[in-house]
Order: sequence, then structure tokens, then C-alpha cells
Amino acid sequence: MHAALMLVCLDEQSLATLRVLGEKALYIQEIQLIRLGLRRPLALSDVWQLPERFRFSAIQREFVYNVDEPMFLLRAIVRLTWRPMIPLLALEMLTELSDIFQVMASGYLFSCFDASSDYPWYYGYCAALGLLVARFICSQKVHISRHRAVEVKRAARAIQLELFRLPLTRDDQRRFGHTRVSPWGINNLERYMSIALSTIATIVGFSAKFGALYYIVGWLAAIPIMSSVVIMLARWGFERLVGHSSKWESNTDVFDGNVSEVYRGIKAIKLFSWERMYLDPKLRQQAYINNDRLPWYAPVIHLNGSSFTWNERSRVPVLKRVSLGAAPGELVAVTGKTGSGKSSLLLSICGELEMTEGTGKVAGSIAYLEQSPWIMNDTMRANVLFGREYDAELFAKIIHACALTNDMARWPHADLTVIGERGINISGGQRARLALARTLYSRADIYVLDDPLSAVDAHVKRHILEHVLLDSGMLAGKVRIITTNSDHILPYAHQVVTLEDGRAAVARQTPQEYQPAPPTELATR
Ligand SMILES: Nc1ncnc2c1ncn2[C@@H]1O[C@H](COP(=O)(O)OP(=O)(O)OP(=O)(O)O)[C@@H](O)[C@H]1O
Repeated sequence: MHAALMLVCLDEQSLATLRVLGEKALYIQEIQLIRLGLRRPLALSDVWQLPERFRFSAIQREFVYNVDEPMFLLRAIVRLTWRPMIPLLALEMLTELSDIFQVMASGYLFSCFDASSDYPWYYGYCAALGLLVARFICSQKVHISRHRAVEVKRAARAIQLELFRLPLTRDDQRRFGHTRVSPWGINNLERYMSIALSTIATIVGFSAKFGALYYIVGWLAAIPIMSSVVIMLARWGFERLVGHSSKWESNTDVFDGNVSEVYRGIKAIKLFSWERMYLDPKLRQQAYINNDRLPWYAPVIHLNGSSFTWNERSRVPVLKRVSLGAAPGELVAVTGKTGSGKSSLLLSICGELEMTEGTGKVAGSIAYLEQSPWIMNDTMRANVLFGREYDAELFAKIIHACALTNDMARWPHADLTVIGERGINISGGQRARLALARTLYSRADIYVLDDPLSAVDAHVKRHILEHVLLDSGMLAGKVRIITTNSDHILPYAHQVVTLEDGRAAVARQTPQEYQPAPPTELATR
């Protein structure tokens, strides 16, 4: 039965697929893989290939994403499911008919035992054989619906992953969040699809049964159908009567749903070997650029009445009941007297301090710039890259933004000059800008910068404000939390957090537009 199911459901690759399935049944591929693994380390290409229609390329061909088309999702579902669903529905119909045939065959079989019956001798054998075959077909009902569930899962996963991936590959403004499909709808796609398809299967099954019964008993066939409808209505009414779940229950449902959604997504990527496609560096780069197009994945900071302590034992809070939120594109300036807890607030956001009270959420990758940055005994370039891949264009952009171009020109080997303990000495200002460049190169979602301008002179300060920190700079669109002991940055911030004895007063404001100073030769310190 399984082989029959595979044969009718698979496309032109069915024979190859069946061979693979046969090998799988005998564990031939696993044994070969183990033997290969004993000889040398395994690579991704050593793992056996999936059948063609399960491959990502096949799914991409079937699925054409178009946000302008209102029925695109329905169309995608139909395109992805109709081919395997038709034979499955036909088989479901066959099982329903076998149900009826079973009753009829039993009737014939019993009548053969009647001494007065004038049926020929082989009639009973045929009825018994028919009964056996009908019972076998009926017993396959569960496998057919399981097969349907697998098909639904595959189609739903493919659509979900494409809905997530495709907007990342686009440069235009067709955002994921702008589709007509809500995130909740996408998360529950599999459930909706399986409800819709089982409804279709039920209708098909009912029709088949009704047709067969009508053929045998005429309009009396309507009685079981009517009773099924009455039972369904009664069940629906009963569920409405007692099924009002509490808000807590529904919130738990949403939470559970989201967590299992994440697990299912990971499983699907692994199961269908789609990692390679997701590891495409171009896609990752685009995902980084378009990150703000995904509103529910956007990096955020949200502290609600949160207290933090340095000392896990005494739990004396250094920050008391801080409430603070920051969204992408916001610059938050943190100010206060020395020792008021500015650095502690930044480290709390980085997750370094223990939260003793309240709630807190920080979503997104964080780049942290400490007050006294550490410089490696290595080249200037290595100090900026910090183990990351060299991107000449980005590197040059960052060097200019951090006002390091002139310094680099004066060093004997430019960016390959060795600096640090045994290299040339660099000033405090150069050290600060080098560390800032390293922070920028990390390309994080959230930038947590502890007094980045404290060691640089007024000219350089203006340059960095304009080219890096403010809305005109490289970090525009990012969450920026910056501590400062001077007033330079405050007018340009979206929020000003004033700390006093660990308590935070948060003031929202409309940031002033930065007026760039006329270009001058940058002095370095
Ligand atoms: N690593 C640490 N371990 C224990 N306590 C610390 C630590 N760092 C800071 N503190 C304490 O936390 C409190 C706030 O210090 P924090 O460095 O956050 O202040 P600040 O406002 O950043 O000061 P400054 O402007 O001088 O940098 C101080 O009482 C300090 O002693």
C-alpha cells in the first residue's frame, strides 16, 4: 500500500525515489555512509540527496511570491498540494467505498451459509476474498491520512520559509510586514491547511459513501448523513457552550505555538537540507540590510521596572527600577554624575549584571564599546577586524567615519602597521577611535557605547558625531545607547536618560537636526 501511495504521489522521479526508498528500507545508505565516515571526515555532499520535489529549487519553482496578488497564498497552497492530493483523495474515497463494500460482502457471505440459498459454490469464496481485500483497504485509512499530513507539512513549511526568505532577497520596499498575511496566519498555516484538506477529504468521503448507499438503498442513504450532520452541529454547540478558555490559557497557547514554531522551522531546514541555501553569504548580507523590514524580529531594548546588582550575594541594586525602551533608529543618551551608574546601565543591557526585579528584554546582536578600550599587539587592520573577514569597502568607510584616515596615512605601513605594546605608540584619542572602528565593523543591531567621545578633541568629536553616532552617520537606523559626560550629544538624542544614584529619569524629545561644520583638517589626539 505504501509503495502504491509513493508511486501515485511522486512525479517523474518516482522510480529513482523508490530505489532510494528501497535502499533506505535496507539501511544500505546508512551503512555506506558509516563506512565512508570511518575512512574520512564526512562532508555535506556525502549525505544522500532528497527526492527532486522535496528540494528547495523545486519548491521555488512551484511557489511564486507576489504581494500584489491577494490570492497568492491560496494559489501557492494549491500549486504545492494538488498533485499529491488528488491520488490521496481518490484513495480516501476508495477506503470509504470499501467500508460499504465490507458490509455488503458480509451480507453475501452469510447468505451463502443459508442451506436454502441457490448461490454457486465459488460465490462464498469470492465474498470472503472481497471482504478480506475491503478490510485491508479500510485498515490503510490511517496511513493515508498520515501521508496527507506529511504532504501538508511539507507544503506549509515551504511556504513559510519562502515567505521569510524571499523579502530578504529583495531590494525594493515589498516588505514581509506589508503582505496581507499576518504573522499569526503564517504560523498557523499548517493547521489551516490540514483543516481545509481534511474537510475536503471528509466531503469527498461522504459523497462517495452517500453515492454507494444511494445505489443500494435509495433515499434512505440520507439518514446516516443527516445523523452525522446533527452530531457535528451538537458537538460544535457544546464546544461553544463550554469552550470559552481564559485569557491566560490563550496566551499560553500563543507562547507554546511560537516556541514550537521555532523548533519546527529549525527541524524543517534540517530535514530538507536547506541550510546551504540559508548560508548563502549574499542572503545573509541582505538579511542584515533588510533587518528593519521584519518588524517582529526587529532589535529592541525593553526594561520595565528593572533593578540590577553587581553583587549576586548582597543583591544591593546599583540600578533601581529602571524603565526604558529603545527601538531601531533611536539614539538614547545616558548622562549623570560620575558613579551614578551609567556604565552599569550599559553592562546591564549587555546582560552582564544580575536583574533582581522587574522584567527586561533585549532582542538583537549587541556591539559594546568599553570606556577604556583594549588594543591588541597586532596590525591596525587586525585590531579593527577582530577576526572577521576583510571587506575593503566597509573598512575604508569605517576608517573615514572614525576620522582615522589621516592617522593611517602617517603610519609607516598604513593599516598594516603593527600597534600595541611593541608597536608604535598611539594616543588615547587614536585608541578610542580604533576601538570605535572595531565596534562598527561588528555590524550589530544594537550599539552600546560607553563615552566614545571622551578622549577626542572638538574637531574629531564633530566628525564622529556626524559620520557615526547621529542620524546622519553610519549607525542611523540602529539602536544606539551612548553614555556621555558632556552635553554635545544630548540635543540630537531621541531620549535622554539622566541617572542619579541608580535611578533613571527618561525624557523623550524630538532630536535636533545636526548642522555639519565646514570641513577642516582633522587634528588628532
Ligand atoms: N565591576 C564592578 N564591580 C562592582 N561594582 C562596580 C563595578 N563597576 C562599577 N561598580 C559600582 O557601580 C556604581 C556605578 O558605577 P558606574 O561605573 O556604573 O558609574 P558611571 O556613572 O559609569 O561612572 P563614570 O562616569 O565615572 O564612568 C559605582 O558605585 C561603582 O562602584
